[in-house]
This record gives sequence, C-alpha cells and structure tokens, in this order.
Amino acid sequence: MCAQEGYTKKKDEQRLDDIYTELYITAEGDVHINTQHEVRHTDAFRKPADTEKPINPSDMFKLPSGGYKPVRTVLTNGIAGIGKTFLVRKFVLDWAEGRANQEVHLIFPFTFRQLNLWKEKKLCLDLNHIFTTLQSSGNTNFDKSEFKLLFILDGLDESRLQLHCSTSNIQDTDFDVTLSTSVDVLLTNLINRNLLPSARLWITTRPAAASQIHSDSVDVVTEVRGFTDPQKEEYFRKRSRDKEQASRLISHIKTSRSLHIMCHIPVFCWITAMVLEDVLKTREGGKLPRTLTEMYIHFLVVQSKLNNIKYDGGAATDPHWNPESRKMIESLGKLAFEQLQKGNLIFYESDLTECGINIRAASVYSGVFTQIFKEERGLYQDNVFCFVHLSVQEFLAALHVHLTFTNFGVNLLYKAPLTRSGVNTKPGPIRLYQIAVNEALQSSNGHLDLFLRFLLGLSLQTNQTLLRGLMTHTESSSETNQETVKYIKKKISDNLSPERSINLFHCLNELNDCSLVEKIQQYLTSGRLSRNKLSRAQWSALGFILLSSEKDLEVFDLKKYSSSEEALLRLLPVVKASNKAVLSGCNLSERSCEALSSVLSSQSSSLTELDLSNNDLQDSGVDKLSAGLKSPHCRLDTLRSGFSLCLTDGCGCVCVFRLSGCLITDKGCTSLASALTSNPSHLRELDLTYNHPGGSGVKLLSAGLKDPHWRLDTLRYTQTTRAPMLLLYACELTVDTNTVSRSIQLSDNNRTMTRVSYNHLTPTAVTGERSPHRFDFWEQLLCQTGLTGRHYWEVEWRGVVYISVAYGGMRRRGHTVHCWFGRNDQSWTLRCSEDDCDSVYHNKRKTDLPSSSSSVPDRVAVYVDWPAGILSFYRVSPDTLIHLHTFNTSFTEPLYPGFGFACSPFSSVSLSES
Ligand SMILES: Nc1ncnc2c1ncn2[C@@H]1O[C@H](COP(=O)(O)OP(=O)(O)OP(=O)(O)O)[C@@H](O)[C@H]1O
Repeated sequence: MCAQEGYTKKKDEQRLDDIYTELYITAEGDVHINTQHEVRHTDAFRKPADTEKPINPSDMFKLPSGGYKPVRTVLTNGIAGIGKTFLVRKFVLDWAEGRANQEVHLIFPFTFRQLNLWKEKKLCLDLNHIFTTLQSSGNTNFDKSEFKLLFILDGLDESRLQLHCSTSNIQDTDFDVTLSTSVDVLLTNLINRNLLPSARLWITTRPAAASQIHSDSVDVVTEVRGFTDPQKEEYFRKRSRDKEQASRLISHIKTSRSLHIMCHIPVFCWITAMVLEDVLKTREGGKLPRTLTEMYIHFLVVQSKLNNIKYDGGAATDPHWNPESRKMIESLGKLAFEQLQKGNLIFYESDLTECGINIRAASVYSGVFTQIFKEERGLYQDNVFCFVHLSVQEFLAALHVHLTFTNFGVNLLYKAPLTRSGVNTKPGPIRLYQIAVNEALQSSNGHLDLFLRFLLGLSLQTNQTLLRGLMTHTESSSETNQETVKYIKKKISDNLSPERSINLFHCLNELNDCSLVEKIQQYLTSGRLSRNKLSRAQWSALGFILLSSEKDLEVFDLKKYSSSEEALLRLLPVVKASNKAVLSGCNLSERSCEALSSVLSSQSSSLTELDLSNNDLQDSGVDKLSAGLKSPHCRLDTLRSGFSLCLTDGCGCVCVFRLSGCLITDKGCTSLASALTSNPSHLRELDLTYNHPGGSGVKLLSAGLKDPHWRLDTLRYTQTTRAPMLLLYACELTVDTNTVSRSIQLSDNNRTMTRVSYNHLTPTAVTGERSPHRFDFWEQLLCQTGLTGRHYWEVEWRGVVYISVAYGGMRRRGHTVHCWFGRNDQSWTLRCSEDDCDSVYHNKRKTDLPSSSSSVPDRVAVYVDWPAGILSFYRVSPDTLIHLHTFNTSFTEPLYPGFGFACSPFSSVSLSES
C-alpha cells in the first residue's frame, strides 16, 4: 500500500510501511460526544484507566477494560491531521498482509469523502451477492454468517449525508437489503445497528462532529493523540534518508518549545519537515515558525518557491511570488473557500471552472502545486479534485477571505444584501472577525474551526509580513486584534461546549494573546466548567494550548486550574515543561506520585522545584516518588517538606521538593534514604518538617548526612510543636448562645457544651426564645466571631462529636443535610468518637483517617489560615501536634468555629484556656 502524504507523484509511491510511524492511541474513559445526552456506561467505559495505557492499533476492537464482550462499533476521535486516516490505512494493510485481525474476513474501507459522492444516488447493497459467493452453503442470513465483516467509515466530520444517528430512540426496523436505497439510509441503519448488527464498524472523526452519533450506538471510544516525543523523532528519521539531516532537523525543532509541542500532530510534522528542509538549506538558525498559521504560511511560500524553480525555470533567489503564482493562489483560495462554505471537500471540473481555473490546465495546476492540490480518480471515473489535506483547504480558504478583504475591501463573510455595485459593503475588520467567530460557533460539526484559527492568525502583522508579495498591502492594527481578543473572551464566558471553548483558546493563541493562560485558569476555576465535565481529550487539549502558548511556564500552580488529581494527571506535560510546580493542597494521592516519579526520571523534564505539601501522599506515595529520585536523569537536589522556602544555590538545577503535612513516617524515610543511596549526587537539602518521621527514619537520613558520597548537607525534620502555635495564633472562642440547639447544655461559664436528651433537660439547658439563628434539628452550635486570619484553638472531647467550622450563612432550620456540619459546601468537620478521630467531612464527602494514637489525651487542635485556604486538624500530645488532616480550599466568607454532637448521650466538648 502506498502512502499519499502529499508527496510529489514519484514519492507517492512510497510504501506506507516505510513511512508509517507508530501513533499514540488511547481509550477514552467516557464518551464526550453528545454532552446533552446521558452517557451510556458500557463495560468499555466503566473502568476509567488509572493511567492512560496506549492501545495497539490491532487491538482496536478489544475492550480497553480487558473484558470479553464483543465490540461492534468503535468511534475514533482525533483532531485535524492527527493521523486517523493513516491509522485506518495501516490497520487495513496489516490485515491484508496477514499481520493482524485475521478473524475478520472482509474489510470495506470507506471515506465519507467518497461516500458524499453517492449522496442522493439510489444504491442496492451488493452484500447479497458477496455473501452467497462467500458462503458455499448458500446461507443468506448475514447475522448467522460465519464471516466477520468490518466496515470502516473514515472522516465523519467530512460527511455531507443526512445521517439520523444522534438520538437514542432509534427505531428497530427490518431492513431489506435487496431493495435499493440511498447511501444516507444505508449508513444510518448500519450505524444504528438495524443493518448487519453483527458486523464490526469503525468510524473516525474530528471531535466536533462526534455528536452526530449517539453514544448508545458506540461500544468503545478511542482517541488518536498523535506522536509522543520519541515518535516525533522516529517520524523525522524515517522520512529523511540522510541521517545527518534528520538529526539537524530534530535538534532544530527542539530549540522551540512550541514547535516541538506542535509536532505531536503528524500533519504538522509533515509540513514542518518540508519547511525546515528548505530553511536548513537556505539559512542556519533564524526564527522558527511558532503557530499553526505561521507554519502554513511558510509551507505556502516554500511550495511557491519550489514550483518556480521546478516548472518555471526560476532561481532560488527569485522573489517568492510572481504574477502567475499569485493568480493561482487566488483561484485556489476562492475554490477552497467557496467549497468549504458549501461543505464540499471534493470538487468537480465545473467547480474549478467557476473559480477561474482552466480545466485543461488543472493537471498543470495539480502538477505545479502537487502538494497543495491533488487530482483523484472519482468513483465514476469523473475527474475529481481535492486538497492534499483538509487543513490546507482550510488555510487557503482563510487566506482567500483575508486577501479579498485587504486587497479589495470586500468582506466575504458579510451576508448583507448586495450593494448596487454587486459587492458586499465593508463593515470593517473588527466585524469581519466577529462574524467569522459567530459562523464557526454556529457550525454543528465544527467545519469552520480551523478556518477561523487561520483567519485570525492572518490578521497579525508578523504573519502578513511573511506573505509579502502576495498581498498588495498589509492591514493589521493592534486595536482590531485587541477588540477581537475581547470578543472571543466574551464568547468563552458564554455557556459554550468545551470543544467550542477550546477552539477559541486556540484562536487566542494564534492572536498571541498573553492573557490566554489566565483565561484558561479562570475558565477552570470559575466553576462554570468543573473538572468532572472535561474529558481526558479536552484536558489534554488545554494542556497543549498552555504548552504552545507564548507565555513562559516558569511556575505551574495546579490550584489555578483545579485542585485535583485528575487535573494534575492530564496536565502532566505542562508540569514537565515548567521549572517550578506548586501542587500543594490539591488532594493528591499515591497515584500522582507515580506519575510525578516518571516526570522526575524523564530526561526532558525541566522541573527543578516541586511543592507537594499538604497532600496525603503517605509513605506509599513517597515510595513512588523515591523511584523517580533514584533515576540518573533526576535533577532534584533539594527535597523539602517544610513550609519554609529553599533558596537556590546559584548553580542552577536546584529543586525544591516540599512534602509538608504529607503523613510521612519512618517507612517513607526509608524509601527516601534508599533512593539517596542509589543516586546520592543530586539531593542537597531534605526537609521533612510537619511529618512524623520518628526516630529510626531520622536516624537513617542523618547517617546519610555524614556519608561523603551523599550530596545532602541539610536535613530538617522538626515535628509540629504546640508552643509556637499557642503563642502566635491562639484565639479565645465564645459560644453564640443564639445558635445553640435545645439539646445542648452549656456549663462552666459556657465553656463546656454537653449533649443531653430532652428528658434530661435542666433549667441550665438552652431554653431561649425561638431564634432564626438556632439549629432547630441538628444538635449543633456556632461560636461568635467570624475568623478571617490565622487562628488556633484546642478542645477536649468526650463521646461522639463533630469539631467544625462553618460560614455564617449555613442553614439552621430543618433536618436537611444543608444544616448538618460537613454535609454541605458551607462547613467542614472532624468526627471524633470515643478516643479516636476517624474521619473528616466536607460537602458530603467523607475522608477516612488512619487511626491516631489512643495514648494521647482526647484533645484536638484546629488551625485555620483563612487567607491561604488551610484548615488543619491535629491530635494534641503534650508538646507536639499529630497531624490528622488538612483541607485546602479558598475560603470566601468568615469562618465560625462550631461543634456538633451525635446521638450518644453526654457527648461533650470543652474549650481550652488559651
Ligand atoms: N502514523 C503516521 N506516520 C507518518 N505520517 C503520518 C502518520 N499519521 C499521519 N501522518 C502524516 O500526517 C498527515 C495527516 O494525517 P491524516 O490524514 O491521517 O490525519 P487525519 O487525522 O485523518 O486528519 P483530518 O481529520 O484532518 O482528516 C498525513 O498525510 C501524513 O503526512
């Protein structure tokens, strides 16, 4: 099988096997298509993979969860140019050559591009004939057939057919295969399982069009993610026979972070290879293209130059553009735009003629611009044409709109009535971009998304300069760009689907908008889009934008995106590219440590400072991190677990590793010591404050200090002591008697609260008049003053109690959970029973705590750092504090200390003297 990579005709004969580079493919844990419908949980989706495991292309029809349920329909998502079509071809080739999927007897590979040509034509499925020929038995019942069929439908986003597959109420109809019918009906029935339910079906699509198929019709969703770093290199090495040139190309790409990142998209690799081969020939170094638009402009210029030399006898030093090539780009642009608007990706001779392309010269055109415009033999032997890649059509279409606007003042997107002169009036460049944004947002299958990115990219002065000679004059103003940025941001704030918002982020990136990173942070923390609503693919798209944006990722602060493990795992490449990662208080667990360990041991990681404080990583997590520390690639030289900051030693490569409040004990220390023994040359400073390293852990590490092979010269391991807490932050609590439930008795000058049952109520129990502030069902109370600074208090308890803090607005009336500490988003609570503190609650979420020592008094300390969003609970032993749990959040209102009591009688809390 030959690869059509947009090569010249001769190179078209390249074998697919020779240039095919493995792609990174994953299984989606959820179906992010059809967000408006409930997601169907089949076995395939039920088990979200902990860490993404790549799928082997030949395993496309196996359940990612490893089950044995037969898979009928696989939907493969992937952004433009990520390699879906190549993957399909490779799959078919491997099957045809007997390398994989041999249980399939026949494969029918279709592209929607071809299928569109059959639109409105009546067809009779010739399966009858195929089957009777195949089956000597004469069995015509397809579903009882021993023959396994596979239908591949590539490029759903290119479909112009009327498919009715997006709803879940699919009617079961008997489908008569002997009758002729339209291709739309055939495909609808095939996808909806009415036709050939036992045949396999593989559909590929760009993500925005995936919603055309309801999740009920899909068993497994996979995603093509493009190339990993090693795969990128492999691509360039395979492509170029000249090893030295390949190496130069690779190291050149690595000099630009954004270019290197963009090269995870294969089509971008292809274009980059062509542009850089030219750049490297003509000049060393120079500024490398950074954005998609920039790269495609270079691509166009290189093509024009090559063709001038090849066909017009020109020289390399000639101007890039001459009247013929200008005219040709104008015609091709017109064709690209007009057909894109109609949704056509394949054109007939008449389409070419309409755009001023002389049909007799078409072959010359395709020869001249082989890599842009390709002639294909149609199904009915008509000559049909298409661009070598859809993205090239999208780019030329945007260029056409841009050139028509700057050269002639005509806004092709403006749909107002024509003026007397027959052209649309020009409502100004700002309007042009606004209309383009609106049009792209209105498209149901996202067919204008990439077009919009290119159009906005072309509005930049720097990009227009690259097109000198093609444009009669440039038209760019920073005011227009700012207005457009503002408009896009406003649109992002509207309730858009994640796919749409992500495309708008790409647009901001094309416009070099420096507030892009903040906008993404805002978008995620605003709560409009919770982490649960984002699919893996969408997270990785955001990560990609962050990485390719201009803004330096010096410090990556996870909290600014989402304080969650999910977010960390999805944004791991961003962590890897940052110098410092602040991951404190993000609810991370051992799972994150495993992933971070791989970052630490990665050769390409830039990470030199890592803050993991206030996460319950425990010893098992530290064990995982230690594995990363052992790696010879680890650049870490300071491992820190205290609140204090580590200073760099001026020799670069200093990594601050904070593990404060991470519940590390002797065991964790042993892992760290073992990591340092096998790789002693990096870690210079180790700070284990606010953990519980215990005597033996400290002893092990202290011994390392004296070991001449260890680089470690500072070890900190202080336990949290009470004295400074009491001294600095102690606060006096006063019960707010208006809030006290009627089953609570106050005594000892209101410093002791005891839960009593109604029949034990004494005159000293609260009997005050009905107060709207009183808890009328739950046996709870609040204290008087709302706290907004740093505060520390201690209480002693008996029985079962809830030591809490709450916002003043927490509801008091009724027996709903809204009034119960910890069961709403207005309060946080620690549950202590008999002589242990076993769990914490917030917003109905319960976290179990490991058993704390029962040999210490029944006394609990609470520390609130309101500005930092920290709420910590400790057990109090005579002079140290044993950390129980820390909530990390952003407090939005003053916090009122409170206490709740369970039904066990005579539970009590006493406030300690400060
Ligand atoms: N596995 C691969 N090995 C080598 N080159 C690849 C590979 N995958 C893609 N390419 C290159 O990228 C180009 C685009 O790939 P392909 O057409 O498969 O993308 P696509 O995902 O189908 O894009 P679209 O959604 O825009 O149709 C190919 O023409 C080829 O040059």
